[in-house]
Amino acid sequence: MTALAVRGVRVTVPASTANLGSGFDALGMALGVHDELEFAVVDGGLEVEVSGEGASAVPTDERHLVVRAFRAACELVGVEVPGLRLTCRNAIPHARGLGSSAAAIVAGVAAGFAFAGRESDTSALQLAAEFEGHADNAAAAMFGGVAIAWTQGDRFRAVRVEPHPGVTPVVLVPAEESSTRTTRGLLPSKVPHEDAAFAAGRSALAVHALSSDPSLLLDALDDRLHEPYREPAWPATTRLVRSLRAAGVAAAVSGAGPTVLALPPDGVLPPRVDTAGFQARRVAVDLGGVRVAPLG
Ligand SMILES: Nc1ncnc2c1ncn2[C@@H]1O[C@H](COP(=O)(O)OP(=O)(O)OP(=O)(O)O)[C@@H](O)[C@H]1O
Ligand SMILES: N[C@@H](CCO)C(=O)O
Repeated sequence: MTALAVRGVRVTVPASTANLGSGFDALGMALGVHDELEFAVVDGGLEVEVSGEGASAVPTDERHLVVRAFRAACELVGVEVPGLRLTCRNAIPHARGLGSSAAAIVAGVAAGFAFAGRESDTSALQLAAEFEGHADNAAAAMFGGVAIAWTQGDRFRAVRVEPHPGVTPVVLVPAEESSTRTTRGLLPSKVPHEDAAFAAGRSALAVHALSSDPSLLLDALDDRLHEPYREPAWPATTRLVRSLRAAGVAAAVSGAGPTVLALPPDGVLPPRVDTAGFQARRVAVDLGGVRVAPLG
């Protein structure tokens, strides 16, 4: 067993938007909306306090996602925590396509690593991605900026790409939720080769557009790989993506939806696009990813 490096940590973890069009399970970008969590070692037991998003819905016992990820991380790095007091102040909306589950997992993993005196690294990403099932959101939440994620056998890998300052996101968040697990169930096991080729070109272009030339974002965010199949789950989201794109605004479904991600120049949407039913919010790109500080 490793000795505890600290007795408590404060963790700040960003939301993220995944896929960015055709980069299904491969591209993510961290966003400037953050959950704040405190992990304090206590003599025994588990105490979980949650405020903000999801407070009335998430369990406050061993089933809590942050607790599960934290415990798995502690086991991996070899630290034993006798008891835990966890405080979560959540700002990331749940089940809206803004990476709330990845943020919760990354926060738990980062805290577990910090208790062993370690920073989040490739083994932390591996654990977080195993929990989430894919690494696009998790890599973005862990390392900030734009993430390119891929798998090598059963290993999850990712690199961080610096976003261009002209990438200015607006998220359009509807009131209703949509579960990622449910809409992954709508995806086919095979797609036409033509659509795969379309996705390869678009997702490669997305990396260039996000890092070097935002004027190419409209083409880059076009998708045939997941959005058409998931449309029955969120028809209003699909309509809004189409209206924005018809008005020349780069837009895609954020993650598994139902939030819409728009990347208009200067973060300003044309007033003629009807966004009724969605709360539009301009957000920064988070550049640093998860942050961990000792509890004072
Ligand atoms: N901060 C959190 N604390 C505890 N559980 C959470 C937290 N955030 C998310 N969850 C759990 O994860 C579920 C949402 O996960 P889901 O993968 O469906 O959506 P998402 O992560 O918000 O969106 P997406 O994966 O499309 O970006 C919530 O309903 C809740 O059960
Ligand atoms: N790539 C994932 C992101 C949401 O978790 C999906 O679209 O299902």
